[in-house]
Amino acid sequence: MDINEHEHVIEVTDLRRVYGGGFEAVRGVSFSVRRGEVFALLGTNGAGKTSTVELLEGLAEPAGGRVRVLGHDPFAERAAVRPRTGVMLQEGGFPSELTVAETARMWAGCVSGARSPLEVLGLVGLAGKTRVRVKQLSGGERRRLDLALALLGDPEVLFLDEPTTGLDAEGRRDTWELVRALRDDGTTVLLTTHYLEEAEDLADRLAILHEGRIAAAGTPAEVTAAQPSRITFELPDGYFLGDLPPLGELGVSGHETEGRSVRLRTHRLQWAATRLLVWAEQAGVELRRLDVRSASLEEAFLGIAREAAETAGTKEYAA
Ligand SMILES: Nc1ncnc2c1ncn2[C@@H]1O[C@H](COP(=O)(O)OP(=O)(O)OP(=O)(O)O)[C@@H](O)[C@H]1O
Repeated sequence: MDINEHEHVIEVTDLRRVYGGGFEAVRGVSFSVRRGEVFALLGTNGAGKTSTVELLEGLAEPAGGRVRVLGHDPFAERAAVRPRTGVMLQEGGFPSELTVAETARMWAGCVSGARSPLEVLGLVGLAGKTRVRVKQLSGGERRRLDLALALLGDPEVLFLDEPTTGLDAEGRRDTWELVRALRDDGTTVLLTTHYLEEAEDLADRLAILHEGRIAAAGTPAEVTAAQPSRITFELPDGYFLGDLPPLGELGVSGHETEGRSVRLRTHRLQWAATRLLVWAEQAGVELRRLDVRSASLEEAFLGIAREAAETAGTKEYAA
């Protein structure tokens, strides 16, 4: 596939979704996805991930804002967009009495220029299950069948809503490999996930949603870089926090202690760790259970969710 990496295949501007009863699930979301990128939408339960993805899939009309997929409005111009996209919903609904092969053949009949059903079943590791009835598949196997069906039309853009939920560790890794191979072939992938490791491993860029708004966005490295790294250790008996060099000099922006355990937060990890170790060496102190680590996406996610909840609490209090 000829890839123009600068082309924005998905463009979302100030998107809003309001459900009956007036609940605003998506409150002004903007982002874009370039051709050949894997973009992950993360967020706590009810953050608005599925509500957003459904608007991109053209399943509903936005209450406000604008969506463009491959240059078209996916709701108003469904006929232009749908054949070029693959969709894996959070819950696929198949007739449970059909076999895996029958399901894939039936689906292929609805897709123009469909790939061979057996080929896509092979891609997702279901080649050995073609004669099994859908109702007999495990939850993870059903997710794989969902993915196979989304791939039948050889889509330019793939929407995957929690593609690895219910998969065991090996199945999850296999799916990641498949998504990477699709990306390398030029497919643009937008996925939602609750697995932060999945987003860290797979996504070129991501956005963290909280209560219908984007709380953070960027590459996984950019999103984690905004969070402080941490150093934890235990001080030996007879030593206290006040015995350490002044925390400001160590570049420490925050700290907690519990008994002998100390946790320091810093945006200057190498600087702080070096000064701390030099002090310990010179003072002849052994820092037990020493652990020095950069922020992970999980910490960033939890930090952002905590911050957003505190801000909401402050607002409620102020109101
Ligand atoms: N049809 C509906 N009518 C009213 N409210 C809805 C409807 N569908 C979703 N919601 C609400 O909109 C909010 C966002 O839901 P959504 O399913 O988009 O979240 P999500 O981020 O995908 O969550 P999860 O991770 O749990 O799948 C939730 O508060 C949900 O209860």
